[in-house]
Amino acid sequence: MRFELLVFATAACARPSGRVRVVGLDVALGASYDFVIAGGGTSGLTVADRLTEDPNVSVLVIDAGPLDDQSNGIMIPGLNNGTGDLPYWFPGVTSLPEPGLDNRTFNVPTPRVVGGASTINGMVYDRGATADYDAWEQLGNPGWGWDGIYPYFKKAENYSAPDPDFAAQWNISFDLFANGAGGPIEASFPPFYFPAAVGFTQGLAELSIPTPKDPGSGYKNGICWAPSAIVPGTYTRSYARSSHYDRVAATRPNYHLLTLHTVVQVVFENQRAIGIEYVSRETGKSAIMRANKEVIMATGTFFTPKILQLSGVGPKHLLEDLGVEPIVDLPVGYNFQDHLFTATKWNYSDPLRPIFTDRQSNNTLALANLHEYFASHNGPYAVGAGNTLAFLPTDLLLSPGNMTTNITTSSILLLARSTTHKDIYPLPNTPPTVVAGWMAQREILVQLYASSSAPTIELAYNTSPFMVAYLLRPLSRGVVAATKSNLTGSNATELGSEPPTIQYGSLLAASDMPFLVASIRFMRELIKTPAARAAFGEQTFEEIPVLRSDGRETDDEIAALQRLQVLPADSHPVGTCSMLPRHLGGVVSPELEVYGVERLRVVDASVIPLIPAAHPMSTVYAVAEKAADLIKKRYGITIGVL
Ligand SMILES: Cc1cc2nc3c(=O)[nH]c(=O)nc-3n(C[C@H](O)[C@H](O)[C@H](O)COP(=O)(O)OP(=O)(O)OC[C@H]3O[C@@H](n4cnc5c(N)ncnc54)[C@H](O)[C@@H]3O)c2cc1C
Repeated sequence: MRFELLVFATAACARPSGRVRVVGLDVALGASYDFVIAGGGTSGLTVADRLTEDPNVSVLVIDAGPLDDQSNGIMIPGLNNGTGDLPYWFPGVTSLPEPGLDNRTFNVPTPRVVGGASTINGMVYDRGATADYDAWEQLGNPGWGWDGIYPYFKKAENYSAPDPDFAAQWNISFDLFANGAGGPIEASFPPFYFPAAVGFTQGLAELSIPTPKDPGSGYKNGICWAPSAIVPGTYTRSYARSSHYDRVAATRPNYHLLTLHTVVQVVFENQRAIGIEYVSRETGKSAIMRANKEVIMATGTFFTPKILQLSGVGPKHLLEDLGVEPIVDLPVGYNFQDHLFTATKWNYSDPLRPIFTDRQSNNTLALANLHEYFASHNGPYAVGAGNTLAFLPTDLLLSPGNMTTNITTSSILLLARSTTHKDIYPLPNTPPTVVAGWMAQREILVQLYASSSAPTIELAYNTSPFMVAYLLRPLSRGVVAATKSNLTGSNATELGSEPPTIQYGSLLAASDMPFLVASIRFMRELIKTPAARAAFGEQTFEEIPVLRSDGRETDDEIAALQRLQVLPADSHPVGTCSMLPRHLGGVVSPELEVYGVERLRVVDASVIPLIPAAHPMSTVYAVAEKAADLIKKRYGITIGVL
C-alpha cells in the first residue's frame, strides 16, 4: 500500500467545532420548507447558507452523500489526488465511446458527498477573463457580464496575498483590490512551492510570455499564479461544507441538511414544482418533501439534467423514449462542455528537488514531508493540485519564433467557421433551438479565438513529469441523457444513483484540434529554454503514446496521436441546463428559473452556458452567490443582498 493511502486513514488534522443540524442526528425533518435544495455540493450549500441568513426562511438541503470524515485525505492539500481513493463518488459513472477519441470510453469522477466536488477537488481557485462572462451576457443573459458577476466573485472569497518573501522569490504580483475580503471561501497561496517550477515560469518569460498584475482582475493572459481554496495558516481545505455549512449551521435552526438521501425527481402539480421525491440510501424508503416557495436544483452537471428529464422536463423525443409524462419540452442535457486536455511527458536528468511526485515514490521522504507539514504547516503537503499556470490567447500560443507549424489564427478561424452543427450534433432529433444556440456560441468563440485578451489554452505544470495543456474554449459539444434503467434502478437503496449516459463529443469540431497540436509544439519550445534546462538538467520529452523525439512530426501526425492520448475532461463539466434565451436552447432564464414551469430553479455548474477559461469552482461559487441574491430579491428578502 502506498504511504499516502495509509495516512488518509489517520486522525483528522482539523475539525470544525459546534453542532451541525443534520436531520435524523440533531433535528427532526420538518413537514415542509420554504426552499428544498436538491444537492448539498458547492452551489447548493452556498445558496442554502445565503438564504438562511434570514431566520424566517427555512431551507432543507438533500444530499445523496454523507458528511465527509474530514480525515487527512480530504483536508491536507498534498494528500488530495482526486482519483477516487475515498468513498465519496457515485459508482460506475462512465462515458459513451467517443468517436473523436478513437472510440475510447472514460471514467467520469462524480462526487457523492456533502460539499460535492469542493470536498475532493484540486482546490485551484482562479476565475475567468472578463471576456468569458461578457460572452454570457452577449448570448442573451443581461446582468451576467463581468460587471454583473465580478462583485459575487469578491463576495464569495476571503483572499490572502502570498507571503512577501514567497512572492518576491517567485515573482508573484497581485492586486488586493482585485480580490475579495471577508467572504466564506479562503483563497490563498501555499507557503512552499517546488523549486523546479522556475523552469516553467522563467522559461515562459524567456518565450516573451507576460505576467499579468493579478489574474483575478479579469485580465489573465500569461504566467499565472492561481490561488488555492486553502485556509492560510493551517493549510487545510476550504470548501463548501466548512464555509457554507459548518460555519453557520449551529446557529441556524432554519437550515436543515438531510444526508444519504438521493433525489429521484421533482414533483409537479400541473406546471408548478411543489416538492422533491427522494429515497433513503439506508432503507430504500422514498418520500416527498414539499417546498412552499421553490425547488432548487444543485445536483451538478450530470445529475441535474438527469433528474429533470426523469421528472418530465427535457427534450420531447427523449421523454417519449423514456415513457415519461412530459411537463415541458426543453433541451435539457445539451450544450455539454468540459476542458479536454493533452500532455507532454518530460524525462528529467537532474531536476531541482523535490518535485511534485518525489514523495509518491519515496516513503522516507513522504514521512519527512508529512512531519514538516504537521510541525510547521509547510512543505510539499501544503500544496494542492498546483498553482503555476499559463493562460495563452491564440496569438501567444503561436508566438514562439522557432515553432514550426502550419497552424495560424486564420486557419483556425476558417475551420471553426466551416464546422457545422451536423458535425457536432449528428442526430436528426437535435432540437433546432440547440442548433441555433450552438451557432450563436460559434460566432462568439470565433471572436474569442482571434482576441488577444481571451486565453484559448491553459498550460499547467506543478513539476510532476507531465505538463498539461487544456483546451479552454472547445467548439465541440456533448449530451447527457437519462436512460430507461434510471427509472427503476438496480435496487431500492441505489435508486437515483445510476448515472445518465454521458457523451463528451470531444474533438468533433475540426477547429479544436489545431489548438492541441500548437500546444504540443509550444511545450516543446518551452522545454528548450535555458531556464527549463537549468531547472531540470537535460531532458527529453515524449508524448503519450511516444512520438518521435526529434520533434519533427507533421501537424497531421501530431493530430492523429491526439485522438489516442487526449482525455475528454478535466472534471470541469458545465452547460447541460444552460442559461440562454429559449430560442437559443436555453433551459433556464437569467433569473435561473426553468422555462415553462413555476417555482423551479437551477443554481449549479449546469447553468453555465459557455465554459470559462478557468477552473470552474470559483465561478460556481460566484454563480451561486448571485443566484441567492436573485432568489432573495424575488421574495423580498433583503438581508445580505449585494
Ligand atoms: C476530481 C475533481 C477535481 C476538480 N478540481 C478542481 C479544481 O482544482 N479547481 C476548480 O476550480 N474546479 C475543480 N473541479 C470542478 C469544480 O469542483 C466543480 O465545477 C464544482 O465544484 C461543481 O459544483 P456543483 O455545485 O455544480 O456540483 P457539486 O459540487 O458536485 O455538487 C453536487 C452535489 O449534488 C449531490 N448529488 C448529486 N446527485 C444527487 C442526487 N440525485 N440526490 C441528492 N444529491 C445528489 C452530490 O453529492 C453533490 O454534493 C474539480 C472537480 C472534480 C470532480
